[in-house]
Amino acid sequence: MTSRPVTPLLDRAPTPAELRKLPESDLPQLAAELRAELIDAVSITGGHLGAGLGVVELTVALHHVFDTPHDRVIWDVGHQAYPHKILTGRRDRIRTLRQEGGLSGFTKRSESDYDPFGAAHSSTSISAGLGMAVASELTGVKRNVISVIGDGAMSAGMAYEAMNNAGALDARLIVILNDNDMSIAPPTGAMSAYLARLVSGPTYRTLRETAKQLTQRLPKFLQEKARLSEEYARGFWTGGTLFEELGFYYVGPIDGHNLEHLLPVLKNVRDMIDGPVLIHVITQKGKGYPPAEAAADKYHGVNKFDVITGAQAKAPANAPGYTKVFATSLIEEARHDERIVAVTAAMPGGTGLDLFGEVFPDRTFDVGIAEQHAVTFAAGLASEGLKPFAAIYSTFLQRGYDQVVHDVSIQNLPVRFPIDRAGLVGADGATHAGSFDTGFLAALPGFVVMAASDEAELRHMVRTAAEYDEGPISFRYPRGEGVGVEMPERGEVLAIGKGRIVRQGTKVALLSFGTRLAECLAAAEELDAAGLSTTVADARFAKPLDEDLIRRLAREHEVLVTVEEGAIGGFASHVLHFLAHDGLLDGGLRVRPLTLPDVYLDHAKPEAMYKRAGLDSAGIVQAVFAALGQERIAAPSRA
Ligand SMILES: Cc1ncc(C[n+]2csc(CCOP(=O)(O)OP(=O)(O)O)c2C)c(N)n1
Ligand SMILES: CC(=O)[C@@H](O)[C@H](O)COP(=O)(O)O
Ligand SMILES: [Mg+2]
Repeated sequence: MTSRPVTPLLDRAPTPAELRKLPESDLPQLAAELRAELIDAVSITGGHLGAGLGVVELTVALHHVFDTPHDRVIWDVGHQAYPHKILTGRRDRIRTLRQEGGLSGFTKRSESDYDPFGAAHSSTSISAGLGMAVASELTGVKRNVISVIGDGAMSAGMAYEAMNNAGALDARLIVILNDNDMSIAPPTGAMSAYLARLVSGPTYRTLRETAKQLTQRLPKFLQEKARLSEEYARGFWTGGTLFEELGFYYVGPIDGHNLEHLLPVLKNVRDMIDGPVLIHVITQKGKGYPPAEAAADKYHGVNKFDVITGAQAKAPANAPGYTKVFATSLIEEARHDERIVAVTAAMPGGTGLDLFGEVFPDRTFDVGIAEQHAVTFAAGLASEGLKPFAAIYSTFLQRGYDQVVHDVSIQNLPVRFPIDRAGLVGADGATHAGSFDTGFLAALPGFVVMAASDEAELRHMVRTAAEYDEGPISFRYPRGEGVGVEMPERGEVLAIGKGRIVRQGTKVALLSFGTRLAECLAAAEELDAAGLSTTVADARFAKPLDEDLIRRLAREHEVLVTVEEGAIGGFASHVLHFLAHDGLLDGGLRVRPLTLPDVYLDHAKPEAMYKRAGLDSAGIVQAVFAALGQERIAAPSRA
């Protein structure tokens, strides 16, 4: 256990108002102390580290130059906002990060006035900032609005929609492009190459550097003239950057770790601009912590770690059990079928497609943070007879839903959707929960929607999806480890629309969709012990439903409970619709649909969240007794 860092300056700056009282000459030391505090805190909590390390100086400069929280600072994604939280009155709680009842791992309006906009899904900051900038003009409440967006987040279409609009509105908006040449993985795409060119043009930089130095040293009334000469210099050497073509005044690239560069530029921009400006800062993800700087992923997401050695408590949980099973199963199927290709939206490690890409580099596509494009790109691949697996987390697939409907489903193109992080994900909280995919996919005509109940079932579903070519098909599985069932060498092809009975009883039927099956089996033991003979079935499909199985369960039992790791409007809704439609509710069958509650659940450990949601074995047992109108009989103590 290392002792807490000694931070005399940071101790004097619990809020930005105090920070702004410090002389600029103190700020490099303050930044060093802030970095030490960040490393120490995250070594205890785990979470996102690399991105925050890269913006320590930028965070100090922003809160020193701008009058926060009156001036708005919006952090894109928000995973880099831990230094921001430490400086904005939350240092005392920073070691509660991502824990039940503790600070969120992203910015959150309800958490602090210094968080003007919630984040976690990327590329929203310019849109939100533009809204605030326009509101400032319309309401006459003058304020600076600063959107800080990373180079990775700049690969998403939404960022361009926002810049396109900002340039047209000529709104007074400051965009800071935090360019560390990293997404979660090394960045992909032409934008990344373009930024690299912008950064590396020596002539351009020297000339611009000179012009900029000139601007900074002149009294204000002369700055405009210098700015024009700088404009000329820039235009002459580059014909304008992409950002200028969109109506932004471009400043940079500047060293995002050098407060002597950051402070004057931010002050100039604060005092000079009257329209949209983009400041291009160059930073290093993982800056100032050698284990992070040396790591391939720059310690993007870490578990608890030893500050001295950087050794993490266990392998970073970004390729949990189900993910590995998916990846190895897909590799197996791709060996048998060369039409199989894989698409990720900037999440190769999280989806396991980095493993697939090692074996099939020419059949793996990382399209950047661009889920909308990923879906329609996959549809294009399928339209020409390939078998695309578009592996996108449940929560991030929400961003490409219209493309799923319009480009895949209506055209009935056989795109395969491996949906990782289905259900509750724990520390990332409500923004990352995979709550809605069953609902929004099973609503689509012709879509095949599956959920794996364990890792063997996942392997079967990968094979089934590989063989199924009649139209779009999805299969969902949770973040984390499997249940340890025996794994088949290769998956079997499942009969589409067929579930399975896992345990036979006579009075109560538990119909599970997904990995709650294990809790259902535990509940069944308890119910049996209380004299309620219980059947457990694994639905496997939310669409098409196994109507014969459901009819049988309804006719042969008094109570039917459905259980799923998803919101209302998913599996249970389809079962209830079928039961009602088939008249199976007319005979007094007692039905209880167990879903996630109709609220956003804050971050905690997944098992605690499922307990709170009533989706653990105790909750299932409770629901059965309630359905029978019986007080729950205290389960006999297990011998
Ligand atoms: C819509 C969406 N897709 C994917 C992600 C997962 N994700 C979180 S951070 C990140 C990389 C962001 O890169 P960048 O903006 O450059 O920030 P950096 O981590 O480099 O500071 C990704 C892909 C996300 N948060 N939102
Ligand atoms: C910030 C972000 O959106 C990603 O880093 C996300 O937290 C990854 O989630 P997993 O850790 O489940 O891969
Ligand atoms: Mg980056």
